[in-house]
Amino acid sequence: MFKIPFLDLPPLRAAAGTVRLPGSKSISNRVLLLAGLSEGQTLVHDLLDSDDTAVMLASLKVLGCQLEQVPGGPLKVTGIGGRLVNKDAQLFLGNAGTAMRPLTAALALLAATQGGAFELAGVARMHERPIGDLVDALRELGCEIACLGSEGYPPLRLSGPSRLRLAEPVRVRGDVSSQFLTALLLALPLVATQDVVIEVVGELISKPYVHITLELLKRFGIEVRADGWQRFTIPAGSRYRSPGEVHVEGDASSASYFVALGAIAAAETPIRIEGVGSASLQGDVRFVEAAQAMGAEVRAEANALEVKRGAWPLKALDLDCNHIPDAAMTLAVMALYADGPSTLRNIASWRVKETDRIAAMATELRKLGASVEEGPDWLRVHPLRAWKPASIHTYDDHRVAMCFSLAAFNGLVTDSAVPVRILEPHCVAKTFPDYFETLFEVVTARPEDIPVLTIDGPTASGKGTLADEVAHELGYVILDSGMLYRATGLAAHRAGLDLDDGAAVAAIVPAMDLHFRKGRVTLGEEDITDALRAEAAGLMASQVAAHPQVRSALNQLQLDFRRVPGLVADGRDMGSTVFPDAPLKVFLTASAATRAERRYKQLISKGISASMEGLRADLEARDARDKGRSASPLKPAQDAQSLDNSAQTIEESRDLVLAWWAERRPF
Ligand SMILES: O=C(O)C1=C[C@@H](OP(=O)(O)O)[C@@H](O)[C@H](O)C1
Ligand SMILES: C=C(OP(=O)(O)O)C(=O)O
Repeated sequence: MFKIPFLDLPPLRAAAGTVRLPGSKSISNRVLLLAGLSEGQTLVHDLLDSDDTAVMLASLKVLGCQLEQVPGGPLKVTGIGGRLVNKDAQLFLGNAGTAMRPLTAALALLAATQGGAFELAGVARMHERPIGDLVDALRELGCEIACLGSEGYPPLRLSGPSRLRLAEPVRVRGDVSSQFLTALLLALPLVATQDVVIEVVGELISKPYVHITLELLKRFGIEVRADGWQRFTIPAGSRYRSPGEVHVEGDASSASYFVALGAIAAAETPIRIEGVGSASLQGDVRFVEAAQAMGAEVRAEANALEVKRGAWPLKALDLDCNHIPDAAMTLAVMALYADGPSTLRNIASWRVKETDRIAAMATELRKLGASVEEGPDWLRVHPLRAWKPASIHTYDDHRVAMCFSLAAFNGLVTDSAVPVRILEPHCVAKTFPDYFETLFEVVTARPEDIPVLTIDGPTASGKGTLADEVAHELGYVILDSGMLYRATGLAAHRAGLDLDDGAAVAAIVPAMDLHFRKGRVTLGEEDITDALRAEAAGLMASQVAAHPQVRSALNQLQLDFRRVPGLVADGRDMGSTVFPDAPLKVFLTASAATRAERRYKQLISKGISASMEGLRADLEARDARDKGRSASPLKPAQDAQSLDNSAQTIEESRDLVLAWWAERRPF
């Protein structure tokens, strides 16, 4: 996950490859609750691991369920069998509607029948999301519920015992959120000593989510009798019976971003999306039909989708989106690439979700330059051809962050492509923590569009640490070119080569099986990270780096690090030779005395004895060799910014470099 203040997406041009979707949020949280209320054990496979499921899991634990993660396998949930173990609890439910609403119903009914007191709270926005219709229905049933803030909104206090009135049908409004009906359907089997009837008041929205609820109840042994979408009967004697094992499908709403990606950018080979397909339980797979109407070519398998661009530009759309409320946000960004205005209708519920999504989409689309009209329950988006670089505010709404990533393909409809900045990208943690990493696996950009920031400087100037810090803040890829030279020196040494024989050393570069992963370097099967850090490897690096043949052999390898979303490259000639077009080149120095002291402390802390004078003499000798070599001598690029960090903390240097970087960005 990118836990950073903003993530800049360079102009993207194409997409191809395969993505595996995370588990469905709606299925995960329903299955967890049903397993938690059942007797005995349920093995849950492919559960979503995200903020929304984390709050459900934490609640179940507090309520006495046993949870055991089989390493690399399913989660074992041992339910409470409908008997309260802990009758007094405070639960924090973040911004998860699928936790807040069903847990409210379940705990209100359990408190009524078994006694207890529960407080349910969430993040500030959760306290603005309505729950009054569900509270009203539960009160009508006889539950005791207090709204601790504003009436009709969380936080709530549920208490009991109290006498339930199950003989009369319970009425619930269905036109603000289908989750109120879902909550009652999931929880009422707890108290179904007689037939319990639910009547829906008003037109039920988001119906396919109620379908998911009914299907999962069936798998847990509850056969609800449905009379259209108006009346539901939970038969007397209903009891949750765990099916033993449940497999969670991939998330169909999360699939929408990749379906859209295929429609926009998979011009050659399709994007393959694994985890949902024609056999899905989730209504949001019908997003595919909307994408097809806009021109996408889709091939559906039972559990996978392959999507390619068909019509281009996309075809404008006018659609009632009530059946796909979450995925429909993706259509609003696709509409920018269409051949006319697109209208999304019947989406009033957008206003009471993670944020007011109609207002948010209109505001952010306009920042890109789009012309947008909005009404109480509709949104019209006009195609955009003159794009502006924009900082997209995400309102702590995962879907705003995810769907606006698709705006980075603007270069496919304009000659003046612009980057897109996504603020607070970590909000995707609600349902898809690795969204951006997954996206970056399947998209490509032109190398010249991918920003590079170079940090060159002499040995022990702290460029590696600074580069790490800056790359981390920007979410960029890192190239530690010194490590490439060290690895080459080490590989050549191990192959028994004479390190002064440039041609021989250069010849092994193409076959070097070198990999950089999560801060570790492997050569073939061996992890050589620690060996590379040793002084000996540094000396070998300096020796092989003096050969022009070796430098040019490593050149392509270094250029290959220029990957989405951007690169921070540190070394000695990153700005001057390898990435001459980098918009920011830093030349980092520190006095020889400072550098010798840093190196000394580093070695001593590792228990390696060293002499300060000796280190300083080595550093000066190495500087002289690096400056004096004929191939790419160590010198600042002409347009480099010099930074002497002798008297600076690492944070000070980092912030200064980030400030220089900010000056060069168009946002
Ligand atoms: O029941 C569910 O799992 C959901 C129902 C929908 O909410 P509404 O019924 O409020 O539209 C949907 O937007 C939400 O993300 C998940
Ligand atoms: C509306 C959403 O979430 P919630 O389950 O919190 O309602 C959503 O995921 O788009």
